[in-house]
Amino acid sequence: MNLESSVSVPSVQELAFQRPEKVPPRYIRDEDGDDVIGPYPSDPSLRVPLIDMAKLVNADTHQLELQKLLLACRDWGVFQLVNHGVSNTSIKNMGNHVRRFFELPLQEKKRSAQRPGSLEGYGQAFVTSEDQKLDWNDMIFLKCLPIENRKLDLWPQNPPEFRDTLERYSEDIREVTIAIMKFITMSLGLQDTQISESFREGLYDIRMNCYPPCPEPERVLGIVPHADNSGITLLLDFADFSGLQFLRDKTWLNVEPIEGAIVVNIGQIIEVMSNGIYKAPEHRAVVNKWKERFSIVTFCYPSPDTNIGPADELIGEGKVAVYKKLTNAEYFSKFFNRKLDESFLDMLRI
Ligand SMILES: O=C(O)CCC(=O)C(=O)O
Ligand SMILES: [Fe+2]
Repeated sequence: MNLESSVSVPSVQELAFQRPEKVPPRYIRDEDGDDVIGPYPSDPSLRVPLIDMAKLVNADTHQLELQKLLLACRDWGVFQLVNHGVSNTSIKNMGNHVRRFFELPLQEKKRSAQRPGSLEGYGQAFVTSEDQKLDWNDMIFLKCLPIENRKLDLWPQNPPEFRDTLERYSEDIREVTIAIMKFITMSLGLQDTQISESFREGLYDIRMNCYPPCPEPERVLGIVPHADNSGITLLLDFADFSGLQFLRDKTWLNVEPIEGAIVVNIGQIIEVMSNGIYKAPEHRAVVNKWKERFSIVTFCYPSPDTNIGPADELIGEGKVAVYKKLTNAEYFSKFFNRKLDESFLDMLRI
């Protein structure tokens, strides 16, 4: 069994409905953790940077904003993007329909349940053994673009508007991704638009997360620390409290949800393509004692005919390649066949 499939696990929402006083042992992670600074430090150097797409586009403000983008990608690997062009309606509709999906009875949600051998559908990702610790999270994961990748039999038909909304949203996200990737590669000094253009025929996989309230929130994790294996990841956060945290200097820092903003983080593919100049940051989700939280996460990948290695302009003339160059197929085969406790990027390092 490799990491493309998951063993089936109980629904956390169902567990939470029973209002237990204690969390079952399979979810408890009482390890000594790293420090947390919370909730939102007043020191701006401890807050995820804000990038304004309108300022990147405007000739008068472009240079300054591009410099901010460079620092955000280099020092944080994550930023909050505003004025990105995805309408408030598209964002609100997604939030409402995802909430309504998770509010359906379990049997109805299970019509979209993951099938053996695939991560797609309703369930949990990356559970490979019966004794593995579990995340305090239910999710539905759907491949949205290109259209041929859709497994419509797993797409919820309830609420009735779910499919149309997801379809439109995935197209909106593709536009933002191409636009922001253009500026990300520009900030690396790349003249070539090959990388950003490769996201036009790219893959867009969407994971919708539900984090139910938890009686012992400090003893569980909503999502265990990880770096994303995407090109970049675009996340919508529908809570009015923090859940998403990024690791900086051994300290977890909260992302403050900003209504309508998109949290953009660098994934491992762009870490490799930028030859390690931009880093795919470690992040995790924590949960709340009283409130549930929803997030919608799009993993954006360059087109499947793109080789994955440092951009040619970033190596040579004294600049040493840090990562190997692999074909797309080799890259993903290595990713899905690795051991879960192995650092994937270490395997790609020269
Ligand atoms: O829901 C969140 O805030 C984090 C989700 C995440 O990191 C992921 O799905 O990869
Ligand atoms: Fe993630």
